[in-house]
Amino acid sequence: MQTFDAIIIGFGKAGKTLAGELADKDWKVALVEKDPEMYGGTCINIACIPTKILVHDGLNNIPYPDAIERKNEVVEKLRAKNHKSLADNENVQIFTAAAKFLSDKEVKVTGDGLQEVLTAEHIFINTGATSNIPPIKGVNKSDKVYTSTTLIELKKLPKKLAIVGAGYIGLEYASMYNNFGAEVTVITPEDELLPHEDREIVAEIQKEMEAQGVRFVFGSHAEEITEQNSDSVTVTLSNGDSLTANAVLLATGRKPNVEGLGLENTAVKLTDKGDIEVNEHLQTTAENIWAMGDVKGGMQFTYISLDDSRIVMDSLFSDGDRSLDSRKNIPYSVFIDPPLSRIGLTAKEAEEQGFDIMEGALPIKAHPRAHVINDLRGLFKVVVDQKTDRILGASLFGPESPELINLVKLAMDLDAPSTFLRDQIYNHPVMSEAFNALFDVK
Ligand SMILES: Cc1cc2nc3c(=O)[nH]c(=O)nc-3n(C[C@H](O)[C@H](O)[C@H](O)COP(=O)(O)OP(=O)(O)OC[C@H]3O[C@@H](n4cnc5c(N)ncnc54)[C@H](O)[C@@H]3O)c2cc1C
Ligand SMILES: NC(=O)c1ccc[n+]([C@@H]2O[C@H](COP(=O)([O-])OP(=O)(O)OC[C@H]3O[C@@H](n4cnc5c(N)ncnc54)[C@H](O)[C@@H]3O)[C@@H](O)[C@H]2O)c1
Repeated sequence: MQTFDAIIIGFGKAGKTLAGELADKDWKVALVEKDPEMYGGTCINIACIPTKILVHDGLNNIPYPDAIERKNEVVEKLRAKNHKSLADNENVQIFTAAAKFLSDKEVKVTGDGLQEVLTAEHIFINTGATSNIPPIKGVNKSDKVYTSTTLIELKKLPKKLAIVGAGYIGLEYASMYNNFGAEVTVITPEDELLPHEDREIVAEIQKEMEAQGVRFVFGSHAEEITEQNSDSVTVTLSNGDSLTANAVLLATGRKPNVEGLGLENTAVKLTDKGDIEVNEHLQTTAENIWAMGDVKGGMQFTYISLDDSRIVMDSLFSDGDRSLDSRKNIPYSVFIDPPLSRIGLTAKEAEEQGFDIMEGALPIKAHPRAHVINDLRGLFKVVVDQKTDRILGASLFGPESPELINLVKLAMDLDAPSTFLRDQIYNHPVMSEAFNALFDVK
């Protein structure tokens, strides 16, 4: 049995960051990753980075096979760089092996010819999440059914793509494959897109995606997938219709990676949803075990996982002021074309919470920068508290919004009045100067 100061299970954003930081404090760290193709975690290997490369290349008219090749090259480079940065650290030992708890302080690691028990006073779970496969008849019988991970391994563009689910992954992949020239149909059980977003913004998104050729089937489940021939499948829908496609993408949410982790041998409990239960400092129900990133539920973003590692560092080495309770104003972007970026409350949510609100709205075509970049699509909206003039939220559907939203976050974190962004001197002609007009709220 090998003894470490810390065992980290999973080479994700939080795990690798924490490994480096604990090593800097002279802790002896074991970092356990079950898949050598996953050094660096989900984001760089199969999620954020590869998908955003494909979004970028699709928008720049790069043929699909070339974009896939470039994506593979970048991913391999990043994976090797991530591995090297910790493998070269004398305080970190990487185990390429699956981890399974034997008790609160013992973890068995099993890999290529390796079987060993490790022990540590501190153990951190960062095992991420994996695609949820809904119980659609025939789903496991066809090799033309893909997840977000396996679809982007395809070297040839599927001519017709059916996507089940219209969440983040459904919409981003619809936009991305449509840009490469695939005929895309999105099937969703809901009656409308993005039910939690501002309705006017969603209407713009739907109008724009449909104008680009994406087809939506609302209020319907995929009930059965049947192989037609070596190249196509039929998807039978609950509304009685059916459609044929060369590939089906399941974009129906992600579930925490806890299977086979041996949590039954520990005091770690799961929530009703199956996530690892944590307190505001990310400590599980076992005193010496923490959970970080997607596996603990809540918002699933790389920057949340990174911030989880900060919370853990703060609770181990500082006053523990940084916690889930102190985390606020989390922005997010959906990388459709143009992108949607969001923070805080929509007008409806603000009113439901009892705020008297003022709103600002700016169609992108009213803004000089839009004419410079020859992209007039989109709508920006903001919500402000009438009583305090504080910014309650922003929905920015338009070019460059993933950068702009962080400016709004900064103002919200500083508790600045909306006039701060309205009356700011911005350079010209750039997208952020849209805030001069957008924050002229009524
Ligand atoms: C298609 C897609 C696109 C996305 N795009 C974005 C985006 O643009 N921006 C954004 O912020 N977020 C995005 N996300 C979300 C983001 O990728 C995740 O929130 C983030 O990667 C989660 O990281 P993590 O730290 O939880 O762990 P992960 O990076 O998931 O790492 C977990 C690691 O643990 C390993 N592991 C699992 N079980 C074991 C075990 N028993 N033993 C050893 N190792 C194990 C896994 O192999 C994996 O490498 C996207 C997600 C998907 C699926
Ligand atoms: N830009 C980004 O930051 C980004 C991009 C992609 C993914 N992600 C992360 O990955 C997570 C997972 O994304 P996702 O899109 O899979 O999940 P999601 O929860 O966003 O959406 C899942 C969708 O699938 C639908 N659905 C569920 N079961 C279904 C079924 N049986 N048939 C048809 N539809 C069904 C749901 O109604 C929902 O609309 C997101 O929560 C997000 O945090 C982030």
